[in-house]
Amino acid sequence: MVVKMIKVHGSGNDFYLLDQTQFPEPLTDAELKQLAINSCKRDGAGLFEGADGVLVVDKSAHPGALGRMRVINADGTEASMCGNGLRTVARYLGTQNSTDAFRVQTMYADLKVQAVPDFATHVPAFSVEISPVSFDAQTLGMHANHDAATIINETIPALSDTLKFSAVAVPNPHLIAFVDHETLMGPELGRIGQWMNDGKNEIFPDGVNVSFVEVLGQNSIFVRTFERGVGFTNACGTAMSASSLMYVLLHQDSTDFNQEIHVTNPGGMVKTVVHQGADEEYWMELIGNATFVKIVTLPVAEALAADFSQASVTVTGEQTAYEDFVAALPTA
Ligand SMILES: N[C@@H](CCC[C@H](N)C(=O)O)C(=O)O
Repeated sequence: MVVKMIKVHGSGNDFYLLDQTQFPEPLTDAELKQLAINSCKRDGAGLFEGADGVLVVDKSAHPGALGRMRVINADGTEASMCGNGLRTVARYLGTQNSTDAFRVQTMYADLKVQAVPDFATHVPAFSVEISPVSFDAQTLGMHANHDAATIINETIPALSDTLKFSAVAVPNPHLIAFVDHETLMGPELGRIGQWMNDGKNEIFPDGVNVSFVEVLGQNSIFVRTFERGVGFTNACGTAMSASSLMYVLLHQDSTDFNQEIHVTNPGGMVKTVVHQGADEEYWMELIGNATFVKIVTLPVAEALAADFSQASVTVTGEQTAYEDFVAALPTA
């Protein structure tokens, strides 16, 4: 049996997109985990250049949802949500079903997605809903500051004497600190990210995505993320959405809800809009590229055995257009 996967990315956060409906019987969870671990390895050990994870697309039984997305991190763990990945899944399902606006089932919510004007020639873009939002320590799997119920712009002395963190689930867990440029680029993010995702620490035993955010100007931020189950990434869509939420909540003197925020990251840029609904709940729009880099086919049994020698590839040409788009972005 042959598997076809599409190499995709949003802001350079890259994935193999696997449509389970191509098989007579879907791959089992154990097979999906093995496929992700094998394919995502970097430095020539995985499938081509590897990836940050595998996006598993399947049918949805939910009325109104065109399909279902599951997210398997590079280390084989499953995440509840992936903002950059959802844009590419939205493009995939939208093209298949010839529609521009619909919902996609994810672990905790059926999220609204919509095609938007291309960011540049051959750089298609989508807007996706990021929700539900929670600050609750239990939802976050967080045990910090003597089991505080929430952490919003506070130090966590066990982590750092100086950095102020906010912990927010969107719904995957994020720890966010606003920092200066030196700290953004310095070693603290790696230290804290690795520690909080070592599977042994008592603060986030199930891990957490850690982001440092620099405010570049009004409604303009830069986000660098150490991802749970991945490590340093070019970009994390849910992290950029959670960071935008905290930017709005903590900078009410200079910004507000419903304003477009320009979010730069090591892999490119996205736009976000933070909303507050009628019941006071927060949700975000995440708007960015949904790039299909290449189509890869290989025998399933060999992929599961980490043998990629028979993989064949068809390049789409979109990556060159994306790189031109990024090269033309104004520098901060
Ligand atoms: N890159 C994703 C988030 C993927 C999940 C994350 N690693 C987790 O375990 O929560 C995004 O774009 O949101």
